Amino acid sequence: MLPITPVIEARGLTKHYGPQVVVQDVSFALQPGETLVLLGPSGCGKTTLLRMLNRLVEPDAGSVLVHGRDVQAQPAEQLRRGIGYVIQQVGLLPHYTVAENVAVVPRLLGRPPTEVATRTTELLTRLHLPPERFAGLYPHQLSGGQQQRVGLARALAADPPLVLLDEPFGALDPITRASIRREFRELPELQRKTVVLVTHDVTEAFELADQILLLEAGRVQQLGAPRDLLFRPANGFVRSFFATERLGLQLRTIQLADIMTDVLTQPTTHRITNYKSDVNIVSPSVSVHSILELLSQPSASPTSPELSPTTLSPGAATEPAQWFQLAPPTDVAGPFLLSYSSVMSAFGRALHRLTTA
Ligand SMILES: Nc1ncnc2c1ncn2[C@@H]1O[C@H](COP(=O)(O)OP(=O)(O)OP(=O)(O)O)[C@@H](O)[C@H]1O
Repeated sequence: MLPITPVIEARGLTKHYGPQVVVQDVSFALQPGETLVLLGPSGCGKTTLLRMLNRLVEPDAGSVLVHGRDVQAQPAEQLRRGIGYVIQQVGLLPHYTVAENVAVVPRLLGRPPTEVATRTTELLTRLHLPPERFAGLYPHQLSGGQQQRVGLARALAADPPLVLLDEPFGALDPITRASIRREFRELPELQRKTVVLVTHDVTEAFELADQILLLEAGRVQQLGAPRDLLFRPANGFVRSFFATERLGLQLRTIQLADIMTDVLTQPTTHRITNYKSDVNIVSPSVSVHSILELLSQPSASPTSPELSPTTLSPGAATEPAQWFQLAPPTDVAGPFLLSYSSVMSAFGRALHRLTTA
């Protein structure tokens, strides 16, 4: 198979401000559709690294290739029109309406007005900003969360294959932040895109990243999949960076596929073949955290034409439990009834396996 040219590749990027090394010899490559999260403590160089990717900051050494082409080979303005970008402070143009803000880049690119209007309407709708209500408003008439969504719509308006996001949910309270992050993750628009995202929020990093690049004082401490950083930390800094949120991250990282064998041997796990009522169809890659969230929804009711709650073991009948079916392709017969305790004890076993491997 021919190797695929990365959508973006950084090679040995280095930046100094005076005597201070802000970014030191950073390299990575991203395939189409991958999300890289730049993570690290305040001042570690995340924003500087991100801004070198679209030439808002010029590196002292190293290079950036977009679709295999050195970014120095084209004018910076032209490069930036082809890359979506959301800055930390959103940066909407105050005298432009929401619709005008979203349309800025497609207009600069000379797209036909009807196409721009259709695209703006489509994006605002998808980002839960009904155009009939929001298109004509000005940025100061919006909440922080609404402004951030407009910023995201603007970055996506010209449908760039590559998007750079600097703390895109930074100005929000934790609850709004979590819900916007969920919408963001599920946006079909973004699933096709290659994304580089800056955050200092580890939960956010674990929810969104295919790869995490953890920086400290401008140096890469580890680059890898979230589960590698969690279960195979490269050094003491990586280990201690995740220490306080370890359990939450483990719940987000360990997937149903990891606990399936353990779950199926639990005494409170039941399987039947001709179940007829509601079943949650889930992917094997769904996290234990998401399964537990589903189990804590009030609708959880283990009913079945052939297996009533009273015929289940006492534990399963009295605690939250729901029927799950794995999305195809799968060789696991189902549906099966999962209870809180069956999931948690299988999670404990998987955790033991992964941490002692
Ligand atoms: N234009 C500049 N001139 C001088 N020093 C700078 C400049 N830009 C950034 N720095 C310094 O470089 C270091 C890294 O800054 P950067 O904004 O990249 O960090 P960060 O990890 O994004 O921080 P935060 O999470 O707080 O936004 C900081 O010490 C900062 O003071």
